[in-house]
Amino acid sequence: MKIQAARVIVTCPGRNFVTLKIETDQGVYGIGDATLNGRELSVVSYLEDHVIPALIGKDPQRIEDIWQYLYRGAYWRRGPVTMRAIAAVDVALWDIKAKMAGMPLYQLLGGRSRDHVMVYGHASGGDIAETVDAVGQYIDMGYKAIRAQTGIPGVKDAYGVGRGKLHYEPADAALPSETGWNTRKALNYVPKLFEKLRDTYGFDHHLLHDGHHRYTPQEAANLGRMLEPYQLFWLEDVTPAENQEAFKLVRHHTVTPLAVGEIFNSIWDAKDLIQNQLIDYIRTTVVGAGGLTHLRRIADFAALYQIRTGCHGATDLSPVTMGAALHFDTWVPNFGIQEYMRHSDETDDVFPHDYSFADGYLSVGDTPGHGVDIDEELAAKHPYKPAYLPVARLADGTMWNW
Ligand SMILES: O=C(O)[C@@H](O)[C@@H](O)[C@H](O)[C@H](O)CO
Ligand SMILES: [Mg+2]
Repeated sequence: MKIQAARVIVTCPGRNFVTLKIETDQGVYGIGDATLNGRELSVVSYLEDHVIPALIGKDPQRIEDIWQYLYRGAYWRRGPVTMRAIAAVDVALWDIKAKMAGMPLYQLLGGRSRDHVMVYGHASGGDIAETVDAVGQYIDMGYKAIRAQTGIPGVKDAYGVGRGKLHYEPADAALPSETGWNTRKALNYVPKLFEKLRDTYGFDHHLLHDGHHRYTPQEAANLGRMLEPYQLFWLEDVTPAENQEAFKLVRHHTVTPLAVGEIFNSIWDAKDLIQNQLIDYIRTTVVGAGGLTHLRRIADFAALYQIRTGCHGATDLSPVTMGAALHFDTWVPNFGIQEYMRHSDETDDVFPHDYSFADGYLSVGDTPGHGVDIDEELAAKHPYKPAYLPVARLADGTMWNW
């Protein structure tokens, strides 16, 4: 069996997606996601100029060998661009293998570990009152777990406040929008949100919050402590994680569970956090870290330390990543939760898929492969549109972490 052709499809049904399609000499094809929000075309070039020429003629059944070839063979290891390109190839090859076997992908990974996958949705509002209402709407839709983010009075466009009801889409302009940040105001306001949420809805639902890399380790520890009475499912990205040791201080001072990893691209970004048990959930997902082949190594390593998975699932990860992640979630023994930011109808039309939501859970279907396809004709009607993530500045103009 041979890879006969491979091509990259760029489409913007409301937001940009980069998709790799690999075709074999046996008529079976596979699809992989290669989207890197705000830097999409760099992965297109990596695939078209450097990866696809080396794939033609290779045996698509040799998933592991091709992974090693692309990882070791580049010499320049890791990084978001390289690892997303590898992920796209890897997921397309798993798709092909599962289609050839006539099985849904989770069967090849080891079969079902659960009936369905608990997801969390994104509730947000301009202030506490609006956010409390938004959480109520998610509860009414059946969600068991809800992330709550609020606008902060006096802070311009604080992180995580959606523009639509169900969609939160931060990549909003052809050049980065400028937003504001104020840690003092956030530390004063965010705990009040969770106090109000628990007063209003009780303690039956899981609540989550994303710090989006804004706090120093000491401030993060303080926030974690203040949130303890409200029993969060997790506090995410509460401080930047380039320095994995930074989490020691946070961990030492709070029992609020910690999640991190959506911007990690290999096990090396998480190794110290995992083996020192500094986190509770690892957020890395399929497209972020070299595909299923690498992600399951991270998950197995995390399992040794009772750390569970919580795959990133924002709208910048295409339905192809969502489909592959759901097969992974259906199998992985140390599953924690799956993020589920709903795609727009336009996006769902371009990527027909067989996963579905009911009562707070997502379930995969039994279509052979990962169950997500791309309608190329429709995709061609939505040309690429430059869109960047915002940047953030403090009140005095200092650049901060968005
Ligand atoms: O937890 C999350 O989903 C976020 O942190 C994302 O919204 C993140 O900002 C985007 O994926 C960036 O592309
Ligand atoms: Mg996040």
